[in-house]
Amino acid sequence: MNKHVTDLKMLLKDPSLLETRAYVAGEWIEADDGATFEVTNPARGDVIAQVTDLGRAEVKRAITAAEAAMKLWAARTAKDRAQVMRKWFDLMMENQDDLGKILTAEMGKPLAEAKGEIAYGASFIEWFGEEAKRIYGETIPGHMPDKRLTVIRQPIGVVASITPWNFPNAMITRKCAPAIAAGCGFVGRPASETPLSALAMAVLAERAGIPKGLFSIVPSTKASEIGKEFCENPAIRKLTFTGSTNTGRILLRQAADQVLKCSMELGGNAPFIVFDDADLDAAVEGAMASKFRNNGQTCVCANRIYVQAGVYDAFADKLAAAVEKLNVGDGLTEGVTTGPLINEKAVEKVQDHIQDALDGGAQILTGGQPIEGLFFEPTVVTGITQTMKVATEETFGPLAPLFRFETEKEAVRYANDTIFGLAAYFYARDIGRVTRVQEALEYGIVGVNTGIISTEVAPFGGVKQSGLGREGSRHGIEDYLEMKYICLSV
Ligand SMILES: NC(=O)C1=CN([C@@H]2O[C@H](COP(=O)(O)OP(=O)(O)OC[C@H]3O[C@@H](n4cnc5c(N)ncnc54)[C@H](OP(=O)(O)O)[C@@H]3O)[C@@H](O)[C@H]2O)C=CC1
Ligand SMILES: O=C(O)[C@H](O)CS(=O)(=O)O
Repeated sequence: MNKHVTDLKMLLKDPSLLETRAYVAGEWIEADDGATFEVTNPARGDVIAQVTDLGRAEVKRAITAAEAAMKLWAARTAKDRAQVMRKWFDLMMENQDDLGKILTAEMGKPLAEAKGEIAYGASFIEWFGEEAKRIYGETIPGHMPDKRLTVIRQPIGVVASITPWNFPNAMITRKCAPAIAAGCGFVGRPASETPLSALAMAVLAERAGIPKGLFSIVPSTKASEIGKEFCENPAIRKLTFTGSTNTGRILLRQAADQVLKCSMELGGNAPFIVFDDADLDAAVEGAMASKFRNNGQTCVCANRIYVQAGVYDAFADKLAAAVEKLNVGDGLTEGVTTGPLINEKAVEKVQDHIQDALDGGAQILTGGQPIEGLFFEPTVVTGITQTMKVATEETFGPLAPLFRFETEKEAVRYANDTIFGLAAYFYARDIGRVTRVQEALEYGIVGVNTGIISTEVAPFGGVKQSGLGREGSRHGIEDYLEMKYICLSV
């Protein structure tokens, strides 16, 4: 065990949660070839773990085991499945502190945010454990006297999951919870930057009584290879992915060969509109929450901030003052509000967007500089226009670009001028304007006078090139079920 793993284990009440082996077919295994990969702490740059690096052969075994295990799991009553999931939820919450520390160590977000993600992630297990008991069928009045028609809903099959580094717990539970509640087997590949949270989740799944083989976590640096296994293995009937739109396109093309059912939670480019009748202090609070949560590394972060001319200067000054209160540092340090970015590529993307804006005549109001390592000053830039990169590309970092607009129609036109359509936000108090704008915005999620919209009880997902399907809510389980129409002749 290397020094840093020992260091991290020393922070945990239950060091056994820091697992570095893969969880395959109910066993903790090393790779067939013994391969491992390093996991680093983005705040300190040090290696915190060496994790098993699986190949396609081991993933095939996980898929085969899931196919076998799901037969017995789906045959159990919904109430029985729900009770096991409730136990898993309870264990996640009992271990919230340790799971939060592991998450902060591998991903960088401040501990308070990480613990919040654990609660958010666990809420999907709680929610879908309850929804398992509401997978209802239908009876339909027969079309002929001797026909009795029914519809039943059955688990779709083994589910393959690929998830990103920015929410290393919740993005997995948002997929595995409905899958397991529906009676499916599940094989999840976490992002190579952040496998430890997924493996800790598997430790607790085993303790909760999730049957051996039903749920596997397959860490690997061979993302493309594992993705191909998921798309080519006939036992896989569902692929669920959260990540960039570019990778989503690759997976959709690969999934076509087997006509694989896909859920895609992809990139965003969220507009955040402040009208002149907004409560400006509330709008600043909402912008801070939406823009700087997870250091701007979420797909629903405000990516473009449009401010009506009459309140532009006042809003800009208030926002800059709030941004300057952010405390950038190591997420394991008390009081830190803003951690590092995930990697060097992310830092370069923020710098590129800022430089591009400055080259176009924009001005930095606060921040704008890298600090050290992967840390970056929270930044506000004014004078942004629709021709700049930040208007069309997801920054995924602590940059708040302020655009000025004159009319409501102009704001809606700018906001909708993107290939993405995940989340949008606006602040206004005139009821006519609120009604018109919330209906005109082409997004799957609209926050009105709020900057935070994420909850397990509501359908999360985008339109246009932000994805396919919805996660969470009573709708979220549909993608893990197949509908069967039975026509009985009597
Ligand atoms: N919608 C969202 O919540 C997210 C959006 N993004 C957007 O994507 C941009 C890039 O971030 P990044 O993390 O690189 O996102 P990616 O889409 O590249 O990575 C997301 C996941 O997909 C895996 N992956 C990458 N390429 C393939 C492939 N060809 N086949 C199968 N799996 C693959 C990655 O593996 P590995 O990590 O090992 O490379 C990771 O687990 C961000 O700047 C942001 O704009 C990113 C994350 C989340
Ligand atoms: O992918 C993401 O960024 C998350 O879905 C954002 S949220 O669900 O935590 O809002």
